[in-house]
Amino acid sequence: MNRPLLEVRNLQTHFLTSMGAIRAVDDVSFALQRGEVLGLVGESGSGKTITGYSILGVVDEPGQIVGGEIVLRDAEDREVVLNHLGEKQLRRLRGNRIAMIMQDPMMSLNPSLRIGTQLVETVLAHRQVSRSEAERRAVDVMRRVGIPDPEQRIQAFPHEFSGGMRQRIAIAIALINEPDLIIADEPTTALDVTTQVQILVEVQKLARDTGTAWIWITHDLAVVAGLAQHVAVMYAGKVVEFGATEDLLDHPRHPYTRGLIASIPGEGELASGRRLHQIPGNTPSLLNLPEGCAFRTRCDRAGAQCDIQPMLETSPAGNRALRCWHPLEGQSP
Ligand SMILES: Nc1ncnc2c1ncn2[C@@H]1O[C@H](COP(=O)(O)OP(=O)(O)OP(=O)(O)O)[C@@H](O)[C@H]1O
Repeated sequence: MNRPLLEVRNLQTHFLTSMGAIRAVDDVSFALQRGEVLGLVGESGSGKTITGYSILGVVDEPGQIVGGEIVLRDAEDREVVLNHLGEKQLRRLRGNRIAMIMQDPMMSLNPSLRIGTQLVETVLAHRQVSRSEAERRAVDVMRRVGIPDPEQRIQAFPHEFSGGMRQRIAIAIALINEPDLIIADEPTTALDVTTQVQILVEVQKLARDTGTAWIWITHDLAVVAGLAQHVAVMYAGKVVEFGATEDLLDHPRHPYTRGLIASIPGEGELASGRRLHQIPGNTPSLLNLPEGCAFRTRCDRAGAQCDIQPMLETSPAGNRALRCWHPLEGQSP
């Protein structure tokens, strides 16, 4: 097997506030192969976005990467450690080898510029091609993300598109330079279900066709079920379970993963309006978290040992990882 495109090793990103350190990302590790989609899943505040920002090098003050390594490899297997690069080098990578799609597409679109101009400028900033070649690429990528009539629509401004179409344009801007990696932060969450499903189907196809790897951030396990090959489940700044999507959904071993799965609406709940299972309790404050497993206060399997922080244990084949003293039955990690 090829060495991974991206390896995040023991990443720690903390916000050093006057109240103390907020450990937003605390010992996060995972790997991603070229062309693969990884779902990064967890409740609000679990550290998913800050993990994405850390990879891109855009964590705001007082946030800081205080430990670990983020390794990116190129096609010739050369490594760069992203968190050792300066801002100038990182800027060269962003929009080129790594791109991000935000939940709100207007964060990546300039409201006063035509869509075509924004796409063309993204190409010209990183590729030495003619303007007419950049325009050809712009029309082509618009078509690939499912925007009808791209030759005409390229002249329009962002406000002339619906929310779903704007999000497709944000995806087009991320894709246009054929990056190695796209980090997508809940890009479909604000859209209606039909548009959400259409975009997820398009992205599945794009991921297959382009060789770009994706990290798809979401609080909703159902979103990644048909999209991602692997899933990393985060809780309170830590990855608590990692595995191949089907295996993880069919055989969750962490009680938190089981809780997330139970809160996915099935057809029965949707039809009857029956209340969904909710994980009892609230997510803990990340400010000066006490020692031990952060989920223990909400966990029906917690015991005395859980006062000590469990390590993330990886299976010998490397395809499953788990951070729990009292996991559910299944193959050992
Ligand atoms: N600018 C900031 N200053 C201080 N703390 C911050 C800042 N940004 C994020 N955090 C902390 O980092 C934690 C993780 O935030 P993050 O945005 O990564 O969560 P998330 O899992 O992406 O949640 P959501 O789904 O709500 O976006 C937050 O709970 C918060 O405590």
